[in-house]
Amino acid sequence: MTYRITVLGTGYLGATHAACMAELGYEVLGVDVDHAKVTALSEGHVPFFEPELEPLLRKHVESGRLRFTTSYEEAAEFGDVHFICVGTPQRDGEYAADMSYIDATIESLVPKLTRPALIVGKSTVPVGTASRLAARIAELAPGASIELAWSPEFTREGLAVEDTLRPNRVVFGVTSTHAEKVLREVFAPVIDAGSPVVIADYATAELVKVGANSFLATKISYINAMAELCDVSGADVTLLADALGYDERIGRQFLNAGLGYGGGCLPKDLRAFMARAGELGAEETLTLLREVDAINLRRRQKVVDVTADVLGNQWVGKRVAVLGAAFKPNTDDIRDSPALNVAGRIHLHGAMVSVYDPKANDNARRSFPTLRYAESVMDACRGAHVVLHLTAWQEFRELDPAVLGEVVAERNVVDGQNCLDRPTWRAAGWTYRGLGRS
Ligand SMILES: NC(=O)C1=CN([C@@H]2O[C@H](COP(=O)(O)OP(=O)(O)OC[C@H]3O[C@@H](n4cnc5c(N)ncnc54)[C@H](O)[C@@H]3O)[C@@H](O)[C@H]2O)C=CC1
Ligand SMILES: O=C(O)[C@H]1O[C@H](OP(=O)(O)OP(=O)(O)OC[C@H]2O[C@@H](n3ccc(=O)[nH]c3=O)[C@H](O)[C@@H]2O)[C@H](O)[C@@H](O)[C@@H]1O
Repeated sequence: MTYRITVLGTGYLGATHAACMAELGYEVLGVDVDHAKVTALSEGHVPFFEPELEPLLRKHVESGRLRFTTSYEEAAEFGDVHFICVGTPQRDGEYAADMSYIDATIESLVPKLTRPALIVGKSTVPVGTASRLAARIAELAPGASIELAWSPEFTREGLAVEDTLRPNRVVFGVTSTHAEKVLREVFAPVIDAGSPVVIADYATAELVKVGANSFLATKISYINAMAELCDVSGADVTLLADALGYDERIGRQFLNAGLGYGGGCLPKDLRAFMARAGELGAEETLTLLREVDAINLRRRQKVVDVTADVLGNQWVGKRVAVLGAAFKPNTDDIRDSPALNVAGRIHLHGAMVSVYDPKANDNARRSFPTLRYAESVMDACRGAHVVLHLTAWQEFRELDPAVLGEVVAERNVVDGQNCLDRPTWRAAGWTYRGLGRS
């Protein structure tokens, strides 16, 4: 059977999911409440930077297989399978996730459905959400053939198309064999290509997602705690991570020490998990995650402290070049960006901060308008007393320190990502400071 698919919420996750579902051969309708986003997507334009997404989107928009709308009536009429991809951000002033967008999708869609449907949650949610929504669906449409499943998403920004088309696993949280059958059919192309399938209850499916992100965050905070020890003992955290990573039980990925993690997911998912663990009385979970978060946040101050040390604790009159604004390379996403957080703190100390990012300058300017934004690395570094390398873009890794040395006031570099070639920079006369590898 071929299904018609809607994707509710077309941000980073939903726009990618919609284009990839079209690539798998389905007719897809993307739905968003943001008119400007719907207009841009309908014209084949992705309103954010994600490698490989725009050509894929344009191809399917032009063929007519992929359309976008703001109308839930149209979505209800069109779809057999409805994917929920709206945001679940941290609530203002709290750790818990804001579930209002998720709730709104159910309230908008379900009363308008006139034929059987499977609603599939993909957004990241606190454990217990799916059973709560299933009960709400039964209230809104008693007796109707409307089912709910939860299938969390594990894509990484910057690699989202590849991750969606070739996921390392698919997880289906279901309460019926019918829902499992539909999902197996919808995802048949990826399952047939070798992605393992995990069939689970709602709660387990929800926990796989937050469990995965919390584990990744824990791994990063672990190596950052080791970086602190390396600083005081003279060891090198990069070498340590390489050696640890050869043990397959540990693995080298997510053992890069530095500025700590950021982004629209790891930080807020960890905090939402903490909030939920607290509500459910899971003290051990809460204790562990609280430390992971605290270690992570201290990394930002650590970069500020190292910079202060390099500048002889003099901020006023000093120029600081910040290379990077996105929370990681290959995206223009600045949500909870460690780089911008550090730039903001240094600006508040009174130094003159000049930020450059290959893709995220515009987003950064909108959120941090008081910082100065440069058009190039050279522009950012001109006259700088210290250069901070805070987002590991390839462009920054390939910089020639001898050339850059010609424009700065002083040859000081703080490598917040621990990935510049230290010997090359030192050979070019720079004072190099890493984090956990001084
Ligand atoms: N960004 C990513 O790579 C990944 C995100 N996730 C999860 O996916 C969810 C979405 O994240 P992002 O795409 O990053 O957020 P986002 O903020 O980029 O996109 C959310 C979209 O939902 C729209 N929206 C809000 N209310 C709506 C409604 N009632 N109906 C239709 N659309 C509505 C917004 O206008 C926005 O376009 C979150 O739960 C996140 O944790 C999971 C895996 C990867
Ligand atoms: O739930 C989500 O939205 C997604 O969150 C993360 O993906 P993403 O936020 O795109 O970014 P990551 O590649 O995980 O990086 C997160 C942060 O950790 C930092 N990081 C990563 C690896 C490392 O070794 N050290 C480190 O500090 C990165 O610089 C970045 O700030 C997960 O990796 C995805 O599996 C998940 O689907």
